[in-house]
Amino acid sequence: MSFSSKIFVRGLATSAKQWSPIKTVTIIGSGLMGSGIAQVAASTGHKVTVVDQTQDIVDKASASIKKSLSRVVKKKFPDDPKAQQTYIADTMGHLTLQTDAVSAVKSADLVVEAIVENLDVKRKLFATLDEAAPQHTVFASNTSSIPIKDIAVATKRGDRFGGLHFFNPVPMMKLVEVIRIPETSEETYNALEAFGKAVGKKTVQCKDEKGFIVNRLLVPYMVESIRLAERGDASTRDIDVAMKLGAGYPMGPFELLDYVGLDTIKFILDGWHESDPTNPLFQPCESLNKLVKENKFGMKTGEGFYSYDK
Ligand SMILES: CCCCCCCCCCCCC[C@H](O)CC(=O)SCCNC(=O)CCNC(=O)[C@H](O)C(C)(C)COP(=O)(O)OP(=O)(O)OC[C@H]1O[C@@H](n2cnc3c(N)ncnc32)[C@H](O)[C@@H]1OP(=O)(O)O
Ligand SMILES: NC(=O)c1ccc[n+]([C@@H]2O[C@H](COP(=O)([O-])OP(=O)(O)OC[C@H]3O[C@@H](n4cnc5c(N)ncnc54)[C@H](O)[C@@H]3O)[C@@H](O)[C@H]2O)c1
Repeated sequence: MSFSSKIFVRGLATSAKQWSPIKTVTIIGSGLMGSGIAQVAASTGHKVTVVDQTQDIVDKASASIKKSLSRVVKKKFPDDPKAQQTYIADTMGHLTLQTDAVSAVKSADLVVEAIVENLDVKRKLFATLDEAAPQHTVFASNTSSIPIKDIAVATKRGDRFGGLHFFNPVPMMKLVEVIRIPETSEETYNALEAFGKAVGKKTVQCKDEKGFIVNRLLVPYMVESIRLAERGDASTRDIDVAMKLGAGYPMGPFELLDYVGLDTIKFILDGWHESDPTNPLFQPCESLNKLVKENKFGMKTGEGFYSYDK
């Protein structure tokens, strides 16, 4: 690392070569992932602002974060209710939840986008934030499947843009994939990687290719799982049991699909089908499309491949 990049300057970066550790984070999207990323960032001392579309949605996110924290502290501070409450209060004290994205980025060192898996919506958001955020602010997308470069083109800060792909549920999964595009500066990449580690994750680096690492390998597995069930070779339940007991997975493929969200899964598969229409892996799935058409998105709506107590 060059001498200049070793100089940490508090506040605004004074030149393209210098960067400060990320302290203030804005997360756009407070759903499954945004709320989880907010939780781990706030519980590791970062100042976090979370944004979503309505007050009702952010209120629900706040409740979801508190519920998750109550599960975490039972393991972190067994038989110590005071420490449990202090940890929850400290974490929530680092969190602000609101509905105005523009004001939320005014003092951000990092903006992490975790909104709907739709390229046009992501581009529109980042174009707006690019005008509002300070010059030093780094942008990152938590997208599952969209090339980061295709999102970054909506901004004028390709050198300060990357991908931070967290895994669901964020408080439990130890990995974050850090993705750079050709324009990503060394300082930006280092800041993103340092942030991933600062929130307690193991970071891996990968190119900005379809599915990064994990999802690229999950797709064949999950696609073939659905095809296997659609062919009637085995039931969804038996496929899940088989993969948990036979392959040691914590969840079977259908449990995981419901856990991730069938709406998100469909966004991912449709996007890859559009970009690579002849690839047999990315052909539309009848059972998936039927469930999504019926607004059965899995755990988040109470019904997907399985039914859940809401
Ligand atoms: C044709 C269509 C094909 C599809 C094509 C496209 C596919 C594209 C690729 C897939 C989608 C990609 C999505 C994304 O980009 C990438 C991902 O995120 S993939 C998902 C990765 N995650 C997993 O694989 C999760 C696997 N599951 C687990 O690790 C565990 O099951 C679990 C979720 C950790 C739950 O643990 P369990 O032991 O199983 O069960 P419990 O629920 O009892 O939990 C035990 C214990 O853990 C703590 N805990 C669990 N959840 C939370 C939480 N959310 N917050 C806090 N703490 C939690 C807690 O202490 C629990 O104890 P308890 O509280 O229950 O006493
Ligand atoms: N679900 C997973 O397992 C998972 C894992 C890793 C990455 N991802 C990716 O993370 C992103 C979010 O996925 P999710 O599962 O959290 O989705 P989600 O549907 O749970 O949450 C998305 C949130 O974004 C909000 N939103 C949509 N448009 C917005 C806008 N313009 N401004 C502000 N908020 C907006 C929605 O109101 C919603 O609350 C997607 O890109 C997805 O591919 C998902």
